[in-house]
Amino acid sequence: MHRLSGLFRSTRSTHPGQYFCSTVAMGGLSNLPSVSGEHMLNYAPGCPERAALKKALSKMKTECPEIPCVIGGREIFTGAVKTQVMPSRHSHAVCTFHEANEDLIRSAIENSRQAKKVWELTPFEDRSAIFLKAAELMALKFRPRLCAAVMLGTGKNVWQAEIDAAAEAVDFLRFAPTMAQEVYALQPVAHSKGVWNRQVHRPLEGFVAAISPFNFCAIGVNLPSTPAIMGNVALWKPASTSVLGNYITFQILREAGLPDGVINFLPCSGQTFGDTALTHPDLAGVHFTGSTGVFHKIWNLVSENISRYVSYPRLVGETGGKNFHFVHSSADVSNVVHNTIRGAFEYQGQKCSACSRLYVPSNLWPEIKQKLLQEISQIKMGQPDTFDVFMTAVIDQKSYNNAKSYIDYARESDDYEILIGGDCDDSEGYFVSPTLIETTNPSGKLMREEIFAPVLTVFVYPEDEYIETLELCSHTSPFGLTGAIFAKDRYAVRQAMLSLKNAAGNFYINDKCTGAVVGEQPFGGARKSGTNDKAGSVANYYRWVSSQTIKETYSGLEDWKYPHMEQEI
Ligand SMILES: NC(=O)c1ccc[n+]([C@@H]2O[C@H](COP(=O)([O-])OP(=O)(O)OC[C@H]3O[C@@H](n4cnc5c(N)ncnc54)[C@H](O)[C@@H]3O)[C@@H](O)[C@H]2O)c1
Ligand SMILES: N[C@@H](CCC=O)C(=O)O
Repeated sequence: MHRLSGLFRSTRSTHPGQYFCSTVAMGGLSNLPSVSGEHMLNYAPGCPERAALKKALSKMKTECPEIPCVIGGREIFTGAVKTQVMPSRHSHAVCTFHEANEDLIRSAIENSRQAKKVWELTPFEDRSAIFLKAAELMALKFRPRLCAAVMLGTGKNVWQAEIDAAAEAVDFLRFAPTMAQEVYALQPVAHSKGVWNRQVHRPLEGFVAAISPFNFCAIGVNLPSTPAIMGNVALWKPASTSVLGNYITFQILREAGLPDGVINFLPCSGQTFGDTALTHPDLAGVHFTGSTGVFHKIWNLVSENISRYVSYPRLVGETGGKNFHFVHSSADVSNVVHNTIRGAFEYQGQKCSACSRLYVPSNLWPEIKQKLLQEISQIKMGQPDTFDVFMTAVIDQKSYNNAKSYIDYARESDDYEILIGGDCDDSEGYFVSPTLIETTNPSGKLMREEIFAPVLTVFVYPEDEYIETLELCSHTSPFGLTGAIFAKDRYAVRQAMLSLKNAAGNFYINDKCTGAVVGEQPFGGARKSGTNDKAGSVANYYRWVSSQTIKETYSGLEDWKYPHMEQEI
């Protein structure tokens, strides 16, 4: 059942713990290799990485793999088959996958329980080696295949695929041991004479439910992996529109030596997974990334069932955003325009961090408007495997309908004027053109709600109402994920940092509000954007342990009485 434990069984140990105790005693602490962010490839014409990716794309276009549920290393083809299609060509299936039902989810929980007995005793060095190896496999052997899967399967152009499926996914795995080690290094700072105080950072009791969104393959693999490196077991429920890429990353972890059952892979409907896994007494935590609405459901479900659980489940959720670029009258116009196009329209606006509100002072608007219109008109949309496209299609029909409904609303309302874009066509793929809308109502629907599509709304504020408009920006939407200030004036930058303090968990100065890098900009927001446990940072790893404090004393008590008790004062 267990590849790693198979190795250990040669010791003829009847209980895995007996073996591991002796393994730990053999070891001592090793230094981890120093790590840095994965270098991005540029896919220039004629270079080897471009040729390798093209080959992987061609091969993948002729395939439609059948993806099973995987529990304890066993592949289970349930017969409840769903299809993942190319967003930009919905007649083309990239894979089919078999969905888990309630019984299978329950048996995955039982399997996790067994796997945990061995995994939580596995030395940190071994857990780290698996993650470091997975990072190398992803960066080298599997890079073209994984990039091809997210390009075709989730509609990313080559640059966006490289950012997600190569750099960010590799970084999550490669930095994991270093971050975990920082958690283990958290120890008491004082020891009384003759005493040793220490903290053991235990994995949680039970299993972690990892529920991932469609938009980042890297987030998918990170959600079960972060708890796993801390010695936990996880059930991974991927989004139905990104199963192919997620399954490849799961296979990479297995090839790197992740023991069977540490992560069980369970494509299924959110409702089925929620009702079964999230109400189970052994639920130790939920590691979620997705929409605010779904996270509310999860939170409510857990609180309704709170008396059932062995422990209070950790709820870690990174959710939606209504991210902004705020321009001060001292800003560099060209920098504003280029960053805003990237921030709003890269990956069709489907990053949780995507810019979807723009505040521009009246004195700069004529120039910024003219440049934005000129540049947006040059954006090329098309199929993701043609290397010159900037945008492709949004993920599915639901997302397309949602984006279209906001554009239609803007068309019909006197508060809005569509300056460019607004074209929607779902005949071949779910295409929504890059859309810039001007509003006279800074508190309207398009300034408040997450759209998750290439729709950017701009409000032009009187240039002498900078501070008032910062306050307005801070309180317009319920979210608090990302935001950026563009200004050369340092007092204006400082003012924005103060006024927008709670409006963004990731705040940028003269840079776009997307593109946080693991190890460089820990990611996450508060308010209705999530629990702000900062993906890719030590803070997040700390959520997946339950610390035990140990005090050991080396000299016993010689008497129970306090000093001088016999003497009257
Ligand atoms: N803050 C962040 O770090 C971050 C990062 C990426 C995406 N997001 C957000 O994710 C959303 C887009 O992704 P999505 O469309 O896949 O999100 P989603 O909320 O629709 O789905 C996320 C996951 O939840 C599952 N799910 C749905 N209903 C469920 C239920 N009742 N119980 C349990 N699980 C359920 C889905 O199947 C999927 O796996 C956007 O709102 C975006 O802002 C946030
Ligand atoms: N690291 C990414 C996360 C996007 C979420 O969907 C960014 O910062 O843009």
